[in-house]
Amino acid sequence: MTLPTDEMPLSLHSAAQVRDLDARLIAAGTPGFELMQRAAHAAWRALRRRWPEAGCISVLAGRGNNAGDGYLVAALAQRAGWQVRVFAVGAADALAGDAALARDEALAVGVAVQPWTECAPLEGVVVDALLGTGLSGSVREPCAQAIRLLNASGQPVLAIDIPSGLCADSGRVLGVAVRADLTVTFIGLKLGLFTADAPDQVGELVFDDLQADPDLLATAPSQAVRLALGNLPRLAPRPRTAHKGQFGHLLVVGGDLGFGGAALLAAESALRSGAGLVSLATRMEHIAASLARRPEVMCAGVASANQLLALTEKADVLVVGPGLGQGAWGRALLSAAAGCTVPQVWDADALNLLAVGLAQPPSAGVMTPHPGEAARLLGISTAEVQADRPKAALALAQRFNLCVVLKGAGSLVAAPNGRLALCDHGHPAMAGAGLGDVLAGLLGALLAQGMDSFDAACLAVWLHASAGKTLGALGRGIAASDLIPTIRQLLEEISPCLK
Ligand SMILES: NC(=O)C1=CN([C@@H]2O[C@H](COP(=O)(O)OP(=O)(O)OC[C@H]3O[C@@H](n4cnc5c(N)ncnc54)[C@H](O)[C@@H]3O)[C@@H](O)[C@H]2O)[C@@H](O)CC1
Ligand SMILES: [K+]
Repeated sequence: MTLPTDEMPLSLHSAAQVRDLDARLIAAGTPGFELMQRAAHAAWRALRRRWPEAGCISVLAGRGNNAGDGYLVAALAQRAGWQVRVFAVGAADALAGDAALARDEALAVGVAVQPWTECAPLEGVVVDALLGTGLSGSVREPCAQAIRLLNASGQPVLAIDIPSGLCADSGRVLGVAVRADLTVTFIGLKLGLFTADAPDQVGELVFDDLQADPDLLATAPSQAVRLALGNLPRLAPRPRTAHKGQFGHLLVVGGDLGFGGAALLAAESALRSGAGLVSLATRMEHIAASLARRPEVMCAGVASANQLLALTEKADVLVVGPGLGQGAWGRALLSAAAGCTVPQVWDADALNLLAVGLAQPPSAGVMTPHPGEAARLLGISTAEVQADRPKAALALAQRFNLCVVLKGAGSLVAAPNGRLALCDHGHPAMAGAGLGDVLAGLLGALLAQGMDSFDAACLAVWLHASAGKTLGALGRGIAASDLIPTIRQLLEEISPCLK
């Protein structure tokens, strides 16, 4: 059954887990070649739906079962009267097992199969059947050159199972990868289809379960869960007798000279996401402007750790870091905050100071690094973080014993116990200043209303990304504060204040 995006499974698997699932389906009685035929039918359906008038396909086939799927798509297109050519990349005589059977079927119905050369004419829709979940290491020649020429060709591309060259586990391009317009993926969603480089490679994503036994799919081990309306944590409705003391007192700590807006954005976001009381501990110089913008926020000028500690005594949740800076003022406040036992959200310079050992991590809560901050915290490069985002997020969660939101396309939420969630919403228009401050405030507000760290992080990331997606549709230039009313609206839609 081919499923639309919002009904796709919520489990995300590694390549090894999907291979294991294939093996279990075969062991349960469905021959591998039958699965390959179902995969080809699903790909062919998706191809005709997207390009009904194309009338012509070129298949780039590798040497494994991914190529087998491609040969069977070629056979289906040939039977439908389309113009079809298969280019075999690498030694075609290396095909074995089901893939060789698939090639024989294509030849039997008259498909033209020829060795790939750099002059091979790519016409019509190009079907990428070079590499699937069997990819290991950086793409080697001649596949790499075929991929480069395909990407330069400007032809529409359907990728079978996963764009060739994309790592199914991490979403990283391994040297070079196909940029697909449509990817049809089978049996289990691979985590690597959603994070790191994947959003620029996958195009439209279609899932087909190859008619696998739903119980088998439901019980298959997975790597992570995809956040969607169906599994989002929710806030409970409020009793009609509610009072502000029931929804937490949140204190934002940040806003050094020149960065006052960051802390104010976090405070405003927390206020609009339902925190009972919101306080702001910032530079005295920012108080007048902050009060003018948001009289609902209790603004206090703090000059020392002791002044901050007096405020933290009344707080149920801290949001530490927006605009904090890395100077003496920020360091003093961070050290004071670190010793507080209430749940905390640490962002921005709180994380940079933690990375250089100038603070101890809080005892509970969530940290929200972007890849650069995550790299500093782990003592590795940003490229290494992006090379395996799930691993980096889990490593941070374990090292600091906190929940972690690793930001960037395909944001991940990791818990110290190994739980991992992924948000596949968002929009490139979200790449701008202040959006992280809004996320930190929102997250703090959900903690203040009683959610646990992992649930609050999951819901906050989903709301933030979904609001960004909505506003991004209007174009570039999202101001971070634009996001706040949309987040409020979305939160009400999924967790109404009244029953
Ligand atoms: N029964 C099954 O296992 C099914 C598998 N299916 C398809 O089979 C695919 C997996 O098939 P395979 O496990 O045979 O693997 P693939 O077809 O993904 O790739 C294996 C081939 O790629 C080559 N290769 C590996 N790393 C390379 C690199 N870095 N550079 C260049 N070449 C490289 C290997 O030498 C081998 O020839 C799935 O992605 C899916 O498309 C589907 O047909 C559904 C059923
Ligand atoms: K492929």
